[in-house]
Amino acid sequence: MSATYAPDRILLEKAETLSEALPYIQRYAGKIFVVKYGGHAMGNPDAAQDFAEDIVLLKAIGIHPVVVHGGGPQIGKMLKALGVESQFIDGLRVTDNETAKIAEMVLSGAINKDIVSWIGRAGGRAVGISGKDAKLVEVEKVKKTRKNSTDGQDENIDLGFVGRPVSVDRRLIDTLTQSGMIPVVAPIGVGADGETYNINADTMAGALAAGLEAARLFLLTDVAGVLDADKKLLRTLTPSQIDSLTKADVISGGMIPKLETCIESVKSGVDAAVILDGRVPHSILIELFTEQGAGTLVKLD
Ligand SMILES: Nc1ncnc2c1ncn2[C@@H]1O[C@H](COP(=O)(O)OP(=O)(O)O)[C@@H](O)[C@H]1O
Ligand SMILES: CC(=O)N[C@@H](CCC(=O)OP(=O)(O)O)C(=O)O
Repeated sequence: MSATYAPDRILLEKAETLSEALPYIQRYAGKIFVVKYGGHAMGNPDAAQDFAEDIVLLKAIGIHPVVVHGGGPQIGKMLKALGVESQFIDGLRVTDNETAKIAEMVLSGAINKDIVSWIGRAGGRAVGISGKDAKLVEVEKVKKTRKNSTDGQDENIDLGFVGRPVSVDRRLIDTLTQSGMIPVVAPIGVGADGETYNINADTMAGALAAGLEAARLFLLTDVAGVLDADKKLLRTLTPSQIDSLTKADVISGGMIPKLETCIESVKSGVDAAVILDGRVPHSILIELFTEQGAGTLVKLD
């Protein structure tokens, strides 16, 4: 009598997890995913290596990940060390000439190359670029106004070299992704005047997701997702729900530009935009390949 092979429970669960992922793998093959890795999320080296492994896994199963990174806290630290004052208006760093140079140095020089190394260590081939390379992202200067407290008139606020993406030339990204490379993009752009502009990294990721007709936009941050007034994770949100939660002050600070980016990208054709916890190991894989998902999914009303 021949013995029947009985795999142990853990092996069986692993096989079932892989099998559960099959329809998702088939659905996403050949699609572009833009993944934004925030400066707060990159603090933990183990989580950073897990993040890099997830990106390499996506590439290995035929998805084309494009990484956009932040680095706000790291820029802040460098400015402080150099004795340069810095302030934010509506979540955007006021960026004079000197600040723009330091931001570019920290983003393109240090952080970008760290991420390229992590992906390399995980077995992938990453290429570090910024929006300046091959004129990937052209910007115009952000214009902001606010009401003058004495006469109530609108007055202009000058944020300096802060850019708003106005066009994406996808040829460099397509060349890299089609040759098996993983682009890692720093949120720096070029103006029509040839000047260097600092771009909020969420905004940069949203502009790339729209310009590259991405299937998914993932914004990795340092919270579980969007939380309600009782600090419970909200699994899905629509633009009208976001509007009422913002008016009620439940959504505030850095979460506002993040959600605006999600709304704009789903309106412009990205299938889904998700806010994920970058501190949780493999949050990208949990979101993509399991039915319960992770984080907060933004979809149209
Ligand atoms: N309703 C909310 N749910 C979760 N986080 C929120 C909410 N409202 C405001 N936030 C804040 O938004 C922050 C994330 O934005 P930000 O600090 O800009 O992240 P990152 O550096 O990753 O881009 C959270 O750490 C949290 O303090
Ligand atoms: C114009 C502007 O504010 N640019 C941001 C760019 C980095 C960023 O957005 O990084 P996080 O995603 O880690 O916050 C800054 O200078 O901090």
